[in-house]
Amino acid sequence: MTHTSWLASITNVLDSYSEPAVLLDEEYNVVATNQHYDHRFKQHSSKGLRKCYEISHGYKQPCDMEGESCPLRAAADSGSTSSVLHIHNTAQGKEHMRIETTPVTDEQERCYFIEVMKPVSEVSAEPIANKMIGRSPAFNALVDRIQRVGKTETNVLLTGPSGSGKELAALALHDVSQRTRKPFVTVECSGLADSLFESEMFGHVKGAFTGAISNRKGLVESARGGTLFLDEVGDIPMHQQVKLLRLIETRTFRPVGDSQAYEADFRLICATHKNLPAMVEANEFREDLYYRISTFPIRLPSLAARKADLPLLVQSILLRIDSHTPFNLDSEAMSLLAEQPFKGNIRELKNILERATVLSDKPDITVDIMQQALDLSTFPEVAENTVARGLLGLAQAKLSLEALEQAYIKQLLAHYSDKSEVANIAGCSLRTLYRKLKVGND
Ligand SMILES: Nc1ncnc2c1ncn2[C@@H]1O[C@H](COP(=O)(O)OP(=O)(O)OP(=O)(O)O)[C@@H](O)[C@H]1O
Repeated sequence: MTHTSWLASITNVLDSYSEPAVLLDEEYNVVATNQHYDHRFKQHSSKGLRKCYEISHGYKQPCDMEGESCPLRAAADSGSTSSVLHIHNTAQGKEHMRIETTPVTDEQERCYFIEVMKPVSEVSAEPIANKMIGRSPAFNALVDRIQRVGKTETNVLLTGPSGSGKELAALALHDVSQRTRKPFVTVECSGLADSLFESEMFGHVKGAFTGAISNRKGLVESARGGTLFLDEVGDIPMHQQVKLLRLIETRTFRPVGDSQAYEADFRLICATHKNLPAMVEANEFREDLYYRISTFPIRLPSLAARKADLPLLVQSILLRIDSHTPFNLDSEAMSLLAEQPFKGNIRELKNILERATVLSDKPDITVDIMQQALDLSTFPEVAENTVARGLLGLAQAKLSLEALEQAYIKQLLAHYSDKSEVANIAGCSLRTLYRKLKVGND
């Protein structure tokens, strides 16, 4: 076989893929492409770039020298297929791609690589979509896990702080799975009344109890063929946990009042912001249930651990608030926002931005507006942060506590005309307020 006919046969292989695919040599040069690749990377290849890392990332050197894993290097080292998740610059913007790189040899035993790029549509690296957004390494590691385990039937336990995106991650797991066209059923475990647990979960037959006027399907049946998502699973009371355990172990359930058991068919995803191992230690959560539901645990990163995603998330949230005339943070407002600890994570970020858009008369949100939006925060940490910043100036002015109290009362009076309201905010009676004012004026 000549090299030309070998290349022709490899090009046929590339054309058989329904995703972008290329042939690379050991020097990272793109040697052959299929039409999906040409379409997705047309802007870049039209600039005459040849190296895969230049085209996909705009790098001047291979990915592993830029702090990322290089699938070509890994495939060369192991001699077998290597798979990684990367963000590529494509004609559509930045896109998450699952890269699968397989070594092949030509007629003279020289090494080449077939690289197939599968776009990951469940998440987005651009602010447009109403899905999980991010580009940071912590986010990409999360997407990689979701991609890998999503395709299986393995039970997944999503942990991580409140507002970090556990429910969105559960939806992404469902979207990746074979069950994507079937129902995704969420069970809010914290909202399930104790007495209704069984009938909500497993359904009931007519006459099973007072008020059961007809047969009713439970959530397990509603999830048939799809995904059952138990949100806040740590809130299920101990005596109900055994019923859940039985369902997971036997894969059968019996509606209340029914003598027959039915086969269940769902993929289980659970989520909690609680520390389940600690609850197991404290005898508040069954150990056997914990091991059943946590076959594959995924910890969602806090927003603080993925601060690099902040500008992208801000853009995306502001676009969702108003897509016609999107709001925009000026650089000072963005810097102030970036200083926040975000204990409430992305949910808190959304609230702050929503408040800022309500307070702003113009599409450009200034640092003053951002400060006001932060001052209205219901998260104590943010309020403390704001107070701490204000106190710093006062400390530098070396104010006594008494002078500080007087200054604070005067500020309150300047902002609120109603003295009863001022007393309320200051946490004292109206009489005490008048007394303090008198002392200040003496
Ligand atoms: N990666 C993300 N990109 C864009 N929006 C996100 C992302 N992750 C979370 N959000 C948004 O943040 C909010 C909180 O997310 P979600 O409800 O999934 O968090 P949670 O971890 O389940 O919270 P809780 O523990 O309080 O139930 C939602 O409005 C969600 O749309």
